[in-house]
Amino acid sequence: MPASPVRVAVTGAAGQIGYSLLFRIASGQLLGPDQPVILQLLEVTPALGALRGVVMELEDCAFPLLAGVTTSDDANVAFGDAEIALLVGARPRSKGMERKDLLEANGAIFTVQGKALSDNAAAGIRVLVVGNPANTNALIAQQSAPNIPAERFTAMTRLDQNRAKAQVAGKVGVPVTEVRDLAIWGNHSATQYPDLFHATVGGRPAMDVIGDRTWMEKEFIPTVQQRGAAIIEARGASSAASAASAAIDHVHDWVLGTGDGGWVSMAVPSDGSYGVPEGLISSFPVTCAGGQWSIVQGLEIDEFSRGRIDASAAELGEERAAVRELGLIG
Ligand SMILES: NC(=O)C1=CN([C@@H]2O[C@H](COP(=O)(O)OP(=O)(O)OC[C@H]3O[C@@H](n4cnc5c(N)ncnc54)[C@H](O)[C@@H]3O)[C@@H](O)[C@H]2O)C=CC1
Ligand SMILES: O=C([O-])CC(=O)C(=O)O
Repeated sequence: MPASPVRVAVTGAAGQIGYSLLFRIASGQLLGPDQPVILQLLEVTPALGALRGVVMELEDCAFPLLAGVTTSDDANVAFGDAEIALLVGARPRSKGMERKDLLEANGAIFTVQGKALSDNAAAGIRVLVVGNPANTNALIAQQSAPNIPAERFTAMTRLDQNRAKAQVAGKVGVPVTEVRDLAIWGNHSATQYPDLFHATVGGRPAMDVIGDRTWMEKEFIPTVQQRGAAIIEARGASSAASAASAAIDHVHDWVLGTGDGGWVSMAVPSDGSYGVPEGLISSFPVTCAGGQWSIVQGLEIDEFSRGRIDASAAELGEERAAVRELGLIG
């Protein structure tokens, strides 16, 4: 018997990321080739016309797994009985803006959506926040959702991980599949720390294979940290297809498990692991099984990594204080 469809809510569905994401969800890349889905799409009222066009295109793909599509400008409707929510809708950063500038502009969206999820989503709801500043938006939504377990709110740093893997693979001339256990720590921002000290390339310590600490410090880390800005500079718009791809990877692995694929990076509520203050939604290396994530424990953190992880956690702490001051969280 075919599985019953899973309701997947997507906000900002008529936006750039939405335009890549929806087709991949509907084709089975999010939840696997045997799992039908119903897409529940949320947009602001003025974008509903454009969203109608996207829905027409979804219909025209005749995806066998797409069991239905609904659209709404009301979060209470869009999140009804949803088991997965991808919170993409937010104002993107434009040239010269830092993510902090977006806190106020986008924060208010996530109080409303957190409450709507809490009131309307299915008991098993899992939430990925993509809209920036993603970590702190996830915190705001979580704090506005008293009926949802805190650990169901996550934010996306998988794009950073994928970018970092691609940089390493390119540097040493191996396929990306050879690069494993590459963790992103902290905030999805310019303070994030892509950590090569625990990564492996072809089963060997990545730093031994790369053999160039200066490259790691002076090229690799800044390139990954600034990749979003570099794409905005080059494209005149922020990353969209790669962000959608990373969102698929994040939810796929969370729901279906990381198996023997090694660690992945997810921003999850800190339990104080590695000295990251409890409650901050910070990126860690995690593994997933049975629909649950767990932070990889017992890693040795040297002084270099310590400083980087602390700096990004400090930025997250400042963002939390700022949204508290704005009254967006208690
Ligand atoms: N975490 C990550 O790695 C990444 C995050 N992003 C972020 O993702 C977000 C979306 O990016 P794009 O799709 O390129 O932007 P976009 O501007 O093309 O689309 C955003 C859509 O969200 C909609 N929207 C705005 N407020 C909404 C609300 N309250 N409810 C529902 N929909 C709403 C807009 O109407 C628009 O259609 C931005 O915040 C961007 O910075 C982008 C790339 C990577
Ligand atoms: O940098 C931005 O504003 C968009 C983004 O989050 C990314 O590409 O990583």
